[in-house]
Amino acid sequence: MRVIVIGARASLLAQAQTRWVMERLKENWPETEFKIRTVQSKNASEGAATEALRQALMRREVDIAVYSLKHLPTQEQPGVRLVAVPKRVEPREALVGRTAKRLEDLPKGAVVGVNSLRRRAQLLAYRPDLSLRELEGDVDERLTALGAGEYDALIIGAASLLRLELPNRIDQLIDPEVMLPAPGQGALGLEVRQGDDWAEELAYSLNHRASLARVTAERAFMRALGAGDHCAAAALATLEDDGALVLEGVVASPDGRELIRAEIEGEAEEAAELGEELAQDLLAEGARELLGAMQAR
Ligand SMILES: NCc1[nH]cc(CCC(=O)O)c1CC(=O)O
Repeated sequence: MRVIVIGARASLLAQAQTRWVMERLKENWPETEFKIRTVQSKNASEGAATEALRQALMRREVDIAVYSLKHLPTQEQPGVRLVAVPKRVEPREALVGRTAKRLEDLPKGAVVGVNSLRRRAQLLAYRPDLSLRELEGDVDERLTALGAGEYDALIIGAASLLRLELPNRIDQLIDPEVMLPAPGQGALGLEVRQGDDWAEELAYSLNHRASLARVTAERAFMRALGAGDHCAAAALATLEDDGALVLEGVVASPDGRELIRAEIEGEAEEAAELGEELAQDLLAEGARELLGAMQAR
C-alpha cells in the first residue's frame, strides 16, 4: 500500500506544524500509513525554504507539503494545488517582553526586535519613539537573543509560540487595530501535486471552510495589491456570527509615517472578490505610491 510522505521544512516550528498535521491525518485515515520527510534548503530564508519544499513535492519526494500559509506566494504554481487550509489558530501578533510586558508600557527608546517590514512600519506608526532592530533566525533563536538581553521585546506571530507549546511566552496579543498580521498568519496550507487525487482527498479532509474563507480574502487582497512578503501590507479577515466576512487591510510606508487602512464587509462566499475590492480601494487612496516607493528601494 502506498505510504503518504508529508513534507516539512527543517525549523522546529515547521516540525511541530507537520506533526500536528500527521496526527490529524492519522485520525481521519487510520488505514493509511504516513511518514514525515524533512526538506532542507541551502539558503535559510523563508522564501527559499518554501520553494525547496515545493520542488520536493514536484519531484515526488513528498506527497503533501505543509507550509505556514503566510510564507506561501499568492501566485498559483503550475503542477501543484493548495487543497486544504486546516483550522487556523491565533492570527494576531504577540509581544514577548523581557521587562515590560505590554507595548504601551515599553519605555521610550526600548529596543524591539522585528523581522519584517510589515511589523516595522505598523509598529513605528504606533510608537515612533521605539528603536527597532532587525531580528534574525527561527523563533527559538529569537527567544534566545531576547534572553541574552539583545532586545527589550520581540514581536512574533502568536501562532508560532502556541505551536511550539510556549503559550506562556505570549505577554500580550497585539490589538489588530494597532498591528494587522501577515495574510494567512496562524494558518497552514497543504499542497499536493496536480492529479494526485488520493493525496488530495487525504489532505482535503483537514480543510476548515471558515479558515479557508478568511485566508482567501487576505491572500486575494495581497495578490491584487501586487504586494509580496517584503511589503508593508497586512490584512486580517474575521467571520461574524451571522456569517459575514470582515476584511481589514493596511499598506504603510516603511517608516510608518504614512499608513492607509480600510475595511470591507460582505459574504464569506465572495472572499476573493472582497479582497480584490479592498485592494482596489487602497490603491486608489494612495497605496500604489507607497508600494511603488518600496519596490524602488
Ligand atoms: N518565520 C517563521 C514563522 N512562520 C510562521 C510564523 C507565525 C505563525 C504562523 O503563521 O503559523 C512564524 C513566526 C513569526 O513570523 O514570527
